[in-house]
Amino acid sequence: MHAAAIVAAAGSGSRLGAGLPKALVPLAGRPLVCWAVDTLLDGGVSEVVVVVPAAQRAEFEAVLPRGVAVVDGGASRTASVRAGLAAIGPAATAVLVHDAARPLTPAAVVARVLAALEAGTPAVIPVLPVVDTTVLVDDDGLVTDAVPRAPLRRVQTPQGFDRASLVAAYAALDPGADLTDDAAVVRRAGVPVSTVDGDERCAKVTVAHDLTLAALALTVGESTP
Ligand SMILES: Nc1ccn([C@@H]2O[C@H](COP(=O)(O)OP(=O)(O)OP(=O)(O)O)[C@@H](O)[C@H]2O)c(=O)n1
Ligand SMILES: C[C@](O)(CO)[C@H](O)COP(=O)(O)O
Repeated sequence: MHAAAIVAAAGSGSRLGAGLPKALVPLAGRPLVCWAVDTLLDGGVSEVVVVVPAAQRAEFEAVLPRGVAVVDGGASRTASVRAGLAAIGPAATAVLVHDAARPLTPAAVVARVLAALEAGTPAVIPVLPVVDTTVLVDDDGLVTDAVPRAPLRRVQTPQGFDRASLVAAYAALDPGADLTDDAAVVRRAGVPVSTVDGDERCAKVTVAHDLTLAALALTVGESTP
């Protein structure tokens, strides 16, 4: 199996509010996007396409390793992944889609996703259980119901796909559609999505505290095997 990866790095990071694209924000001196690319290569991916904000393409090219393809992203994550998909070379039979915003993802998670694809799964995502009590609230903030949490899962990346299934699902998707992840894109096309164990270290950097936690994890020597 030849696996390519798309790194979605074209977001602005408005909730982080760092004043530069989130994927360029440094963690221990290295941009988040570089951590994400390294994890994918360490986990067994052979080819990486990084999707970046068009206006900052030069800044990304300056920090990314040679051999990594760089393409301009779109206004939504879905549009950015679509652009990345179009830039993957002909050899790839499987595609992983990963957030640049998950810098400390262990290579073992990448390997679990690749192993599921190797075993013939058309689509696979890493997930974790929900650990908090989960409720529904109305427009006034009043709790209307508690949601049984046993079947709930938090969805992480990298998400893995049989290339033909992912390409067909994106081709069938409305050009303006904006779904929260790629598993939703293939499910809409009728592709079953399997799960493997995620990892707390795959946590997404969304707000400033997440960056603090990631830096702290490195300081105390948490590795990412
Ligand atoms: N138009 C977009 C929007 C998001 N992403 C990427 O999708 C991943 C997950 O998105 P999120 O964490 O929501 O990033 P942002 O959209 O940058 O964050 P915010 O919503 O706070 O602006 C990120 O790696 C981000 O760079 C992308 O490639 N293209
Ligand atoms: C793709 C993702 O990281 C899976 O959890 C997530 O859906 C991205 O969501 P966001 O709304 O772009 O933060």
